[in-house]
Amino acid sequence: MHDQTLTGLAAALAAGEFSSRELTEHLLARIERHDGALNSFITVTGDAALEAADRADAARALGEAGPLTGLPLALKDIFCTRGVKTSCGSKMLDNFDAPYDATVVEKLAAAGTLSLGKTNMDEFAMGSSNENSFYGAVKNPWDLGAVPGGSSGGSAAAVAAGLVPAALGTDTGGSIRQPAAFCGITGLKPTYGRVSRYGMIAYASSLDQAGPMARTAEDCAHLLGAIAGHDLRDSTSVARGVPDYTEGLDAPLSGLKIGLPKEYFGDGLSAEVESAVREAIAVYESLGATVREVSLPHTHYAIPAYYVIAPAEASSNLSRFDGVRFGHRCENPTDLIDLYKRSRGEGFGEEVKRRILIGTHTLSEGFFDAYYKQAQKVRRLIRQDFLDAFEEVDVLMGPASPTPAFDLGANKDPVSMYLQDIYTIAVNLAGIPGISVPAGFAGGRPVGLQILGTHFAEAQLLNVAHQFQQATDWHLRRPDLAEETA
Ligand SMILES: NC(=O)C[C@H](N)C(=O)O
Repeated sequence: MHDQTLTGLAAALAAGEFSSRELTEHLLARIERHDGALNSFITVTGDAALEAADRADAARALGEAGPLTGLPLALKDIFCTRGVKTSCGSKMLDNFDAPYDATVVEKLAAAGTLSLGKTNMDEFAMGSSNENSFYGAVKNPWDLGAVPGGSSGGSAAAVAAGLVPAALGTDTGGSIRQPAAFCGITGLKPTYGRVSRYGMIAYASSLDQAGPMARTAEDCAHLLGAIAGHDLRDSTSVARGVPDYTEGLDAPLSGLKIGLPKEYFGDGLSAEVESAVREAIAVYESLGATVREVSLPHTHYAIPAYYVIAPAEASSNLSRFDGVRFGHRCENPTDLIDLYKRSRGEGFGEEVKRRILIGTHTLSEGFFDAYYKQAQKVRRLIRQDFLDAFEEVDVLMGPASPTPAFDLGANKDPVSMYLQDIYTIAVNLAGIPGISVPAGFAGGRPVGLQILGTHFAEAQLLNVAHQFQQATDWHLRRPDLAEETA
């Protein structure tokens, strides 16, 4: 059961091959057996999952099942879940049971899915390796000595290991696409505004976006259809109809114009990753697509601009965690200032503190014009680069990350960690959608092909990704989980 795609499981449930309860019990047993080594879950909600599975089975018996009824999923621990710990990977929220469900959580439940629990993540989604979690690092199921990527590393590892068929992640600068690439699964970051951010703990509000992580593009299409749409509770969600993302998956690709940004194939790209990506592009040529080089001339400025804008927004968003309104409170404060200082000092980890300091600095008087305002201007140029490229081609392709998953502990210096985000970050600054699909291996670790489209081109990206998955079998490969965890 655990090797099947979400779509395959939906068909098996509909055909009565097994019940949602049997599937849920099977996956909970796998989590029990393997997650000690992987650490991909912060909270497992087994009892609630089984109750929901029973409700789904009962609905099916009454002929009331929809396409997603009874399917188990996992949720990154950034999504508020009523009555269930919502920690955001932080000691600050270790004692926080959310009082309400995020819109996406509500929507997935309304579609009949059930949650097995909350997945591990870099604290407040700040990181590219999942090593910044208060709950410890997550391990890559392909190699327990490697990171799973971040910040949605728990979701990626859980799907890759077959603990759950799909999960939700969030992507502020690559947090869905890079862990999907590192773990050999498919991950889609939708257009900014496509999915409601209500109830998703804010990191950088102008960049954050939730999206599906699953084995296949087809599975992502089902999930995106369930979570997308306008929400009156999020003013940045866009009032635009949600198409059936599965409808166009089979459209042929002949005549598709692919652009390869030359800046995505330069210095720092691992030779093995490059050759896997070029082979994937050759597959597209064999499917009738044409390929040409394009330029995104401001790519070079994306990391500095992002690491000004994201910390600036984070410093503001995280001010609510002060031990009074939200979060960890220190013992025996002597006065209010002492309470703030020690609660925040004890509750936040090192990387989060670093970003709050950077953010407050770049927003402070005298520095605002030099950093924040400049970064916003650069952001505009980066967006224009993409819009210009999409005048010439339909989609852009390149690597999701310059290297395959690196070893745990290998990127201790924060700047070297930030540089990992070189191919993913500009996409968030521009607000466009992107997907990473499995496209081979480098040194035994998965490689992700990143496909980018213009605003609201999710259906096209899913079609382009799905056709690749019809022609290749990288997405069907599974890691061999070690015997001691098997
Ligand atoms: N949240 C993300 O998308 C990850 C990015 N590496 C960051 O640390 O900001």
